[in-house]
Amino acid sequence: MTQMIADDSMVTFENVGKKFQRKSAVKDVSFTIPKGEIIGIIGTNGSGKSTILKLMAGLLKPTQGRIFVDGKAAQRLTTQYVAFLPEQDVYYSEHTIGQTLRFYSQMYSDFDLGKALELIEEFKLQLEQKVSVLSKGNRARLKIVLALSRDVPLIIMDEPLSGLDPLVRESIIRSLISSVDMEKQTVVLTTHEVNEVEPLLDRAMLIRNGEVLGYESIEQIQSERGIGLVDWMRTLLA
Ligand SMILES: Nc1ncnc2c1ncn2[C@@H]1O[C@H](COP(=O)(O)OP(=O)(O)OP(=O)(O)O)[C@@H](O)[C@H]1O
Repeated sequence: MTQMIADDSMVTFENVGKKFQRKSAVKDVSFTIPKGEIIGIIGTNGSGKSTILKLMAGLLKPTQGRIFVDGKAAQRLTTQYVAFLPEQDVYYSEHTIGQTLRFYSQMYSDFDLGKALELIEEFKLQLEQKVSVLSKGNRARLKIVLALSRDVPLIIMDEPLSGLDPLVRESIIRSLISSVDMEKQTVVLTTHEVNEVEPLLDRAMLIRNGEVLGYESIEQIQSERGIGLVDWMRTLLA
C-alpha cells in the first residue's frame, strides 16, 4: 500500500536513521521542508549531509524511520520527480554538451530542453564542446544546467559549488536564484561555502555526527539572533 501524507511540506523525515555496516551515518532525524523554499544543509566533513540527500532522493534506503517526498513515501521511484545533482560527474565525457542535453531529454520526460539551452547560453557554454575538455568550472555549470532543467518539484544538489573559484561560485549562485521556479520547486543543497550561500537560502540545517543540531529560517537567525549563518554555525558547534 502506498503511504501518503497531505500537507504543504515537500520533504518529511520521521525518526530516520541510516547505518553503513555498524556505523550510524544518520541518527533518528526528524524534520520537514516546506514547499517553495531553498534549504542549505551545512556541517563539518563526514557529518552525514550527503547521506541525508541520498535518502531524500530515494537513492538510499533508511535503516529506520520513514521519508516522504511531495506527500509520497520515498522509494526508488522518487528519482522520477526529484532532480539529484551528485558530487561526482553525471555525464559521458566523450559526449558533446549538445549530445548530453539530448541524452537527458530522452532519459527524463520532464527535461525542459528550452530551459537547458537558455542556461547553456547564460553560462556561455558551447553545444559542440566535448565534455572531456571542459574546465572544472564549466563541468560544474553543466551539472547545474542538467539539474535545473528538469521540471520536477524537488531539486537536490550535493556540493554544487565545491572546488570552484569565487567568481564562478558567484555566477552559479546568481543563476540559481534566477532559474529556480519557487512557485513550483523546492531546492535542497549541501555546501561548505556557508557565507556565500547565505543570501540564497530561506532556511539552514546544521548537521553534526548524523544529528540535526539546528534548523532555522535565515530571517530568524539574522533578525532574532542578530547574527549571520557562520556565527550561528559556530555558536551551535561550540
Ligand atoms: N557507502 C558508505 N559506506 C560506508 N560508510 C559510508 C558510506 N557513505 C557514507 N559513509 C560514512 O557515513 C558518514 C557520513 O558521510 P556523508 O558522506 O553523508 O558526510 P558529509 O557530511 O556529506 O561529508 P562531506 O562534507 O565530507 O561530503 C561518514 O562517516 C562516511 O564515512
